[in-house]
Amino acid sequence: MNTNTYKYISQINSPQDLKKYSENELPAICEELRQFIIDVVSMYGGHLGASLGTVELTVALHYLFDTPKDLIVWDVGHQAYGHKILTGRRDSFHTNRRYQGISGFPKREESPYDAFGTGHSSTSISAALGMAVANENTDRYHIAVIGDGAMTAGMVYEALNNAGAKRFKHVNLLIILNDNGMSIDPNIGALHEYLQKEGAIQQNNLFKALQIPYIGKINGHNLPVLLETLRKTKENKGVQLLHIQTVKGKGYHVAEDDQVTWHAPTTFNKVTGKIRKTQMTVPTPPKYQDVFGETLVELAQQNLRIVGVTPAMLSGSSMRLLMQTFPERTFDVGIAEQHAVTFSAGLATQGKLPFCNIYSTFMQRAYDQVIHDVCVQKLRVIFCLDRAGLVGADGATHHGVFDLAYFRCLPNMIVSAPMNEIELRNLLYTSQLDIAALQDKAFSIRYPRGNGVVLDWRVPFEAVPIGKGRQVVEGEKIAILSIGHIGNHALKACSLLKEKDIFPSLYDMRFVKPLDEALLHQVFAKYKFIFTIEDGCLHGGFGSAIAEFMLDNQYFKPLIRIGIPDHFIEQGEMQELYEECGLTAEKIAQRVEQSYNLLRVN
Ligand SMILES: Cc1ncc(C[n+]2csc(CCOP(=O)(O)OP(=O)(O)O)c2C)c(N)n1
Ligand SMILES: CC(=O)[C@@H](O)[C@H](O)COP(=O)(O)O
Ligand SMILES: [Mg+2]
Repeated sequence: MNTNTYKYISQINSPQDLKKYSENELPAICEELRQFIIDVVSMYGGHLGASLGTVELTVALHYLFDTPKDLIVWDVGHQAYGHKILTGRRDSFHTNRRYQGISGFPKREESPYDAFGTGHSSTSISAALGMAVANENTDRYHIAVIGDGAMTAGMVYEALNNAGAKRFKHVNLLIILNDNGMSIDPNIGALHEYLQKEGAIQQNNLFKALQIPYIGKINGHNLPVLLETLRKTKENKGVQLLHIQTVKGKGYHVAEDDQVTWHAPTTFNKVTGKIRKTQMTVPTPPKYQDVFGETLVELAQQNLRIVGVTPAMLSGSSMRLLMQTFPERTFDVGIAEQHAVTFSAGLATQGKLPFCNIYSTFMQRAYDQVIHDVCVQKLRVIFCLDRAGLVGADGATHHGVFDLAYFRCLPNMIVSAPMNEIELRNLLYTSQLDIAALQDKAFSIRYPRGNGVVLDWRVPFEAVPIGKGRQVVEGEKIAILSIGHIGNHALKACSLLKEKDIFPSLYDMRFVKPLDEALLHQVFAKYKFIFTIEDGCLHGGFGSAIAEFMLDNQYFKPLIRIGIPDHFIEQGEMQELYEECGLTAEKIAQRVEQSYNLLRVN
């Protein structure tokens, strides 16, 4: 990317370079930084709105503080593009979120300026407080930049409770509350309502009540005011909170006007502000999210016990459709996964049927709530685990690859994954049926980000027998057992192998818990070689479940498990990541062919 047209940005390779400019030149630098972010994101996509909203803050912080000696923790980290560009990553910024490029979030191993790795929200105050306590007897500053959306999570209040205690009075921690009134969707809840009311904040200040000095609210785009206020906070030291008001998408009118769409656009024409849509020459199957959203509305129309719960992912999960149809039965609880689960549990105790939709990666946060508040108490909560499997550009923090492992070990939990949209629809339908197999059980349904494989998916509902798999391809010698959407790669692998006169059977197991043991007995009795395919972690997931079955039943067959290896997979196009993990149809076919050749030799 040629940066020569950028008079200032092209000369700034570190915050030390930024400090060479006079304060009068900072607005021009902000303007360039904003244009540079728009330029690059328009070509490659990314988290635009939040990063445009923090341009002035980013410049002010790096201008006044001595980074990386002073530590900045960016909550979520999706607003840190300006920070990346000013801290030596201008020339690699075009690789943002791309395979083998820089991460879309701060990452410790990427730069000494990235004091803490983020991606999941609401960790910044805890992390920065830890740093500040560790550096108590030094002159270092510690800054947590946190959005109003991230402020809705419980962890924030655990951190504030700790930070406000007298014991930490002399610890150097500046919390900057970046309030733009938005989460991904408009922010909701009592805290949001409170933050909107200037008078209430001044008279009855929540942070002061927790013994944390409060400064604000100030205009976070007014550089002189921002600089002056930050200078004062430097003098005050101690734990303090600065409340700034900003606009998500600031400086790019389309992004300001439609903040939800521009939270994380794909590529767009920066002049017209038109987001590029891939022109399809053939009809495309729907996204799993659309199938989920539409089906939930359909089911809710028939079953009045159904309610929907989402922790701040109303648009991403398509629960927006339920909200539009049944607002009184839909609950966006803010970024609050733990609460979402226990709130659902509470609803279930009173006879409601909560469909609690949480991205697989964010469900990690609510694990104890799933065990203690749902499974131990034998409550019927339907967990819809969206973004299960690899997610692409968001990378290591966001891949949903652990859920099969972390859910299948729980008593009173049914673990399922549809291979296509019709299966998703039928599993959603089945999960709310009043049948004995579902009594006292939570039901999880995992499905990936993006498109499925079936065009005509609006078919009449059919109940799925609990714990029953199905044969998809009939073959010989080799059996491939798959779970979920990734089974389509195995299906394609079977077609590729056919051309080589290799005919494996393919089974879509549909459930990891309960396992279809009757089917597995048949499989282990019949085939010489067994493969398992999953887009979840290899340790403890679906393949492990099959290995346990094999051992418990004393079958001694070669078993090859294909899935996500035991390291964190970074960002990239899905195809690139599948390649890396050996999960493309071609790679699966190669592995099966190798085994087949072994069989021939022996
Ligand atoms: C634990 C967790 N839940 C959900 C998300 C998804 N998410 C990413 S950004 C975001 C909105 C954050 O709002 P805010 O902190 O106010 O930042 P803004 O985008 O407004 O700048 C959400 C819900 C996440 N990253 N982490
Ligand atoms: C930063 C963050 O956590 C979200 O913005 C996330 O990137 C959304 O992912 P989807 O685009 O898959 O909804
Ligand atoms: Mg916000």
